[in-house]
Amino acid sequence: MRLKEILSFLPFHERIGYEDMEIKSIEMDSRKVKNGDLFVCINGFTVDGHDYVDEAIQNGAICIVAEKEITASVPVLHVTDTVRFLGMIAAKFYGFPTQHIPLIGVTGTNGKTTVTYLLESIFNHHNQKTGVIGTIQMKIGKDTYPINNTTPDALFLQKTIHYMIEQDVDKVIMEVSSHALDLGRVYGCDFDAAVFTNLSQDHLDYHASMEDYLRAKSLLFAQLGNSYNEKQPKFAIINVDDPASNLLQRSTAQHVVTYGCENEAHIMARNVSLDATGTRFELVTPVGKVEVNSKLIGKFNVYNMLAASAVGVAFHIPLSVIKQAFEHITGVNGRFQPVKSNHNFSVIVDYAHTPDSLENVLQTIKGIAEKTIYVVVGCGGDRDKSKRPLMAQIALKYADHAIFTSDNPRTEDPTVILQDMTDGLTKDQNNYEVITDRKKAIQQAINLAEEKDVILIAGKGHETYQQIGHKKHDFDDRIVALEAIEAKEK
Ligand SMILES: CC(=O)N[C@H]1[C@@H](OP(=O)(O)OP(=O)(O)OC[C@H]2O[C@@H](n3ccc(=O)[nH]c3=O)[C@H](O)[C@@H]2O)O[C@H](CO)[C@@H](O)[C@@H]1O[C@H](C)C(=O)N[C@@H](C)C(=O)N[C@H](CCC(=O)O)C(=O)O
Ligand SMILES: Nc1ncnc2c1ncn2[C@@H]1O[C@H](COP(=O)(O)OP(=O)(O)OP(=O)(O)O)[C@@H](O)[C@H]1O
Ligand SMILES: N[C@H](CCC[C@H](N)C(=O)O)C(=O)O
Ligand SMILES: [Mg+2]
Repeated sequence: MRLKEILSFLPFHERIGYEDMEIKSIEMDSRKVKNGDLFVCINGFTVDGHDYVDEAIQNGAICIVAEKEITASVPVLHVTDTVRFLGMIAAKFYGFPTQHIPLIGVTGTNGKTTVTYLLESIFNHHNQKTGVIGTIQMKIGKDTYPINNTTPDALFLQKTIHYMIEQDVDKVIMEVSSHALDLGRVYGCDFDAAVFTNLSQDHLDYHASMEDYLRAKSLLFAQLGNSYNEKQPKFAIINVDDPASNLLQRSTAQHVVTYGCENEAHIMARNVSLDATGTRFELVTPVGKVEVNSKLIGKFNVYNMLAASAVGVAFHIPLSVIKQAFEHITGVNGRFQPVKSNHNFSVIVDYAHTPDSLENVLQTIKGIAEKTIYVVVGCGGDRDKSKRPLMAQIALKYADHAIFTSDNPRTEDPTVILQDMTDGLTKDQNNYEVITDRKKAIQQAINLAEEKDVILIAGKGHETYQQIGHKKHDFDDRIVALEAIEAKEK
């Protein structure tokens, strides 16, 4: 595409005199640049893309976009904000893909991944092909692709959604993290539905306060825009049982669809019954009612199903299909996932890595456990330090015995993270031990467990690595647990 065409909808850009040049592709990483590409310099947290201009040119860049004063041997287009500019030109270069396909964004502290997979199931049961972008992976139909971030950067998103359209995807469902909203990764995304799950403490390493965190989440609802399309209305889907719902409702000009179990809402669950085999409830909606009998465990999953139902109803999916979709799903990878073998105690692997999710999962286990509850849990390094003591308190409140261990220590000293977790505990709170090595911690829990006990291994869920320093080592809680069970049984 010619540079002038890429820039055609940006009236205030600088004129550089080379607008006729043909741009093969846009890149924001000098290492990916090929002959004929445009390189956009992004000033990151680790390095500054402006320092990689020479490498980009060596690799074939024929034009540079910069927000700092730079000189280069190829034409340079100076803009005030390269992140914003990247979102715009990436959308233009890939033909504004999100204007041509329904896009559903899911935000909130917990439940995003689960809701996206419930939505995938709903649309697939309605014979629609889906694209899913989120924490575990990217999926196009049944094909899976690894990705680095829950919500990738704007360039990746525009390119990927363009590709999804080529692959005949009918609906795109993506998790939208607060980082992504704050860092402009979803600039250029035209959402048709924005879903809010809940808000609780996380990411206070990144956001200055809970207000700032909520403000970031609210951007998704503001980004639904002000224009109305009679044929394709836009929806803000909001959990009214969460105190943050008020501000989020006020952040959008579009239809608000509410859901909840406590407060009056458009989509509600009535007669909820929870046990160790799943959840049953009556799904009440403006278009009718249906009994749902799901294998997903815990009240929080009722909320996740309500959020997904609200989207389904907004997109005119029959309740019978929604019911079928929910009853088909046996679980989401790494979320309340049982480790299966012939042992006489239960082992559950779960991705709870926030105080609220840990509390929800332990509360659920408390409601169904017959005997002793063990929890193996840690906190990630280079992440919100203030959640560490809270998670330790929650572990001890619900479990009979906690084993505090490492999650992904990243560049922090694991013993310091564990110290942060246990520092505030009183002398009476002694139902725990600290085993820094996660493998040994899991082995210890399994060796202690007796018939009918439950072990929760929390924090890493689907992850198949443990990051120590900058290196990712193979590590899968489910495999480690299974090996420990086999060793115990010998
Ligand atoms: C803090 C943060 O969000 N960092 C993200 C950021 O990295 P960064 O700012 O360090 O990037 P950088 O390495 O400084 O590079 C700056 C620029 O120089 C370029 N570069 C770099 C090196 C080089 O040789 N040549 C070159 O051109 C890079 O391509 C980039 O354009 O930009 C990268 C590319 O988009 C992201 O992958 C990276 O996410 C990191 C891995 C991360 O861990 N982020 C977490 C905090 C995050 O975003 N998490 C949320 C989920 C949270 C949740 O809800 O649980 C998520 O959406 O993933
Ligand atoms: N609606 C919910 N409310 C509270 N906790 C939940 C909810 N849904 C799931 N959880 C808990 O949170 C964990 C993470 O769930 P999920 O992966 O669906 O959330 P997420 O928002 O995608 O998380 P992340 O921000 O890490 O991507 C689950 O393993 C479970 O323990
Ligand atoms: N998206 C979250 C995942 C945390 C998972 C947990 N295992 C950890 O490493 O802290 C984050 O990057 O903060
Ligand atoms: Mg997720």
